Amino acid sequence: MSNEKNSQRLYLGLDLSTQQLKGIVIDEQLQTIAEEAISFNDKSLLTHHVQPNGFIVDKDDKRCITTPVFVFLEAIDVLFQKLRDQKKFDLSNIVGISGCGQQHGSVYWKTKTELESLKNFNKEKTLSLVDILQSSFSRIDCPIWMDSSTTHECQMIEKAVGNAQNLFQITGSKAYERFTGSQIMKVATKTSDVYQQTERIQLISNFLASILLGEYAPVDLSDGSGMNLLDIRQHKWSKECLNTCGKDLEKKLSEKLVYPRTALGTIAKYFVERYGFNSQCQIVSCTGDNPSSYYALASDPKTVVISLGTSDTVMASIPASAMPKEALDGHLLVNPLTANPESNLLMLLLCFKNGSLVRERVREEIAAKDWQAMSKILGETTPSNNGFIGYFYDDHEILPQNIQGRFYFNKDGQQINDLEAVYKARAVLEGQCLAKRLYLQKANVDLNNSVDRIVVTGGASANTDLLQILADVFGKTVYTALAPNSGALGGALRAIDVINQKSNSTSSTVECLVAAQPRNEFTAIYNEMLAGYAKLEDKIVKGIK
Ligand SMILES: Nc1ncnc2c1ncn2[C@@H]1O[C@H](COP(=O)(O)OP(=O)(O)O)[C@@H](O)[C@H]1O
Ligand SMILES: O=C(CO)[C@@H](O)[C@H](O)COP(=O)(O)O
Repeated sequence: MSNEKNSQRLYLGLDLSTQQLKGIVIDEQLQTIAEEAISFNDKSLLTHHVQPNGFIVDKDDKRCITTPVFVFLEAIDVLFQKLRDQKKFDLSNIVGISGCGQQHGSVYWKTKTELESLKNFNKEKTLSLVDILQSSFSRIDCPIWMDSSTTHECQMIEKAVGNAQNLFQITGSKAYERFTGSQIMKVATKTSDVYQQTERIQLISNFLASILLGEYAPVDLSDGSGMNLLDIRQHKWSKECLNTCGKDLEKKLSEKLVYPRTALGTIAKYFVERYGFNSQCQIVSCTGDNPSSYYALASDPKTVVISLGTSDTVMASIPASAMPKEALDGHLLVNPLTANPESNLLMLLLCFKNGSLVRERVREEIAAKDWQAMSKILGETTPSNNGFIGYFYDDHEILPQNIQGRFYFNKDGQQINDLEAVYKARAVLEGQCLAKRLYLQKANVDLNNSVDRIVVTGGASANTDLLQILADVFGKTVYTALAPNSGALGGALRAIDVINQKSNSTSSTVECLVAAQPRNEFTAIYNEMLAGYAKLEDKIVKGIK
């Protein structure tokens, strides 16, 4: 290893998302040194793999969706092995780690005894995290954000605070099935023995930080905003919501809440012994994947970030003083850009459940073997698709809430049974882009005056057709980030910022490539199409006859 390599100060960002664990290592000049990803369905790497996409859909109740905690643990070990084996850098040069996790998912600890043994690790070096933490959990299957089985619990939470409106005013969201509060209530009521045995409930993000630290890490305020349990303007737990969801819940969640840029301590000895990390390597609090991406890519509050991952999300900043009185279809979170006790800024999050997996399914249905083949098929139609519109809610959708099924319409607004392959290809992409603009509009985000730029990230941001349609639908230039893995990048940047006590290194990292320019004639067509799209969506929600 050269001297230059030895003196490097490096930062690791992690993203424990729906289908994989990703890691990025950057230096102080924000250059990428190494990247790695471990897919939860990779049979060649993981004993605890899950087919086909890394999560389990319950065979009796398809709304119940979980991932075994051992998948996460094994992926962490394998990712570190892979990063070490790449030999691109020395793991002892990593001075800080932070990361993020898919939002809302929850992990149930029975005891912290084995977790804390990671801190003073002096056992067999061949023991893995799964071996060590085998008996640490009161429940192995972690409910994840795709779960939509808690409609009843959602009604109970809204009722307990009066109504959906009141819940929105406290927590920034109406009750949503995937939000952790209703998930915890379900565990507490349906499996009270499991709930009683549970010492600590964590989000995926503070679970990740806990593993790295070898002790329970507190909940992060931006990610904690996705639980229906937090008062997003007071930056405190809402006692009313906690009491509704479970007995002694504050104790099980930890009283302490932290901002996304909080130094938590040094890395557990397990990682020093096993992978050669530096014992002084700092762990910085982890947050949700969406706030983390927003931290990485929003150079200022006038940036809208669109993430095209398993879910599609849209993020924007809203001053707390402008928080709407009427409950939104969407969520308001503690904004990671300005997260501090005086912060007057919230982050709007719109989450569409039917993102990449639907695009993949449609690709298969139209017999396109890859994205290029789909692009070719798209070339056979033109913007607005001869009037054919599609709504692809293969899974219970979030926006609009809890709708499932496919709905196709012709240019006269009549519902039809199916679409020809050429029209289906365009309908899925146009429909998804129109929905994003529609819901931003519904949340009163003024695209003309409050938005300077749109930055797109996530796996599907590699799809230039999708980027072009987004640019045309929004009538704005759409930028892609140089690092598509912006959740992990946000982690590495927070580590840099905290360790070097910088206010925010974001703006220098964006370094965007201009990806797609809007084409005026098509933007005009989409402006018109949006009204029709909204009307038909309304019809679907009300139940078409
Ligand atoms: N060129 C492409 N066009 C469209 N989608 C793509 C392309 N490349 C990757 N994807 C999609 O990206 C998804 C993964 O995105 P990612 O942001 O890594 O997801 P997550 O963080 O939820 O695990 C895959 O499901 C895949 O469908
Ligand atoms: O539920 C939400 C946001 O509210 C999802 O966006 C999850 O945070 C999962 O993210 P991806 O794995 O799809 O990136």
